[in-house]
Amino acid sequence: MAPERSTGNRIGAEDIRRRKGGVPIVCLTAYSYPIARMLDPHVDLLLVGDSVAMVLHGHATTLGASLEMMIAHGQAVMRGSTKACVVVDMPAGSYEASPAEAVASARSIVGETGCQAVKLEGGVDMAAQIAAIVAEGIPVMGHIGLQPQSVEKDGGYKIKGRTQENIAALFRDAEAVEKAGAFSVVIEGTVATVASDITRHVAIPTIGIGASGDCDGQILVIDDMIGMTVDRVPKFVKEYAKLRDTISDAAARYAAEVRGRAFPGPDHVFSATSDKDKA
Ligand SMILES: Nc1nc(=O)c2c([nH]1)NC[C@@H]1CN(c3ccc(C(=O)N[C@@H](CCC(=O)O)C(=O)O)cc3)CN21
Ligand SMILES: CC(C)C(=O)C(=O)O
Ligand SMILES: [Mg+2]
Repeated sequence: MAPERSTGNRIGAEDIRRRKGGVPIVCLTAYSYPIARMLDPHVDLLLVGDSVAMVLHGHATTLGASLEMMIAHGQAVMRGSTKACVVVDMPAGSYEASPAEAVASARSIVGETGCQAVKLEGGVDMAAQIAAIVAEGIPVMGHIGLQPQSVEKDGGYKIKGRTQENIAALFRDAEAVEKAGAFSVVIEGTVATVASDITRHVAIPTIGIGASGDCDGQILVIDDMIGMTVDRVPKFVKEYAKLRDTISDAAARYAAEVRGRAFPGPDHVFSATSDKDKA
């Protein structure tokens, strides 16, 4: 069983499941202790996404994520979170081969981080993996539609739900994930009307990203949401801050003050007499 940390009021996977059709479920990714501290009071769910490989480590795709990387970031986020439901992404190569491999990886993630749930990409093709992990007592979040771990197979990040055949496949995936016992499902990069229809079709909450405002919740990559992403951001992103500019400005002013010997000034050095009075 998952050694779920009993911090009293933490939101669990079953609490998220019960919010189907209610007040939208607020989700963001988080990869670090300070960001978890800042986001935890405001969100229902924090996802330690395998997007960390791209966003923080500079890999070209999420295929650069490893189990060790996910566990290290999961531990950092858990140290900074007391309230949110923390979900950790299962990285590519840690679960697809068999239900036994999926269970071993999920147990490792939950055992080493204390997170509330894991997430994996796939529908009909990964239903056996989801069912096996759930049978171990570990809650699973599904992820259908655009699946970044399939970027090479798909030949890019292609929006889903644009053909009748694909729409039917998306419904089969959503049904399979629900039937396998997932407590919720991310729908990524999917035509809005299709994501809306799937939301009404399944009994578990849908969490949209580049999907529909009708989903039961929304998620964005934190670095995108605060304007920290240095590469092009996807169309579905809204930047609620421009931290790129704030950080560039700070670095430029620091550089100018060091070069001009304006920093450090008297307030930021120690004198023989007054050091113990200073912070
Ligand atoms: N910083 C960041 N934010 C993300 O949300 C994110 C990542 N990275 N990396 C992994 C995936 C990739 N994501 C993406 C990236 C690009 C599009 C995109 O621009 N797609 C084209 C698709 C064209 C089509 O098939 O219609 C588009 O024009 O929207 C979508 C999702 C979302 N994920
Ligand atoms: C954005 C989401 C759903 C994700 O899987 C990630 O950040 O890795
Ligand atoms: Mg992911």
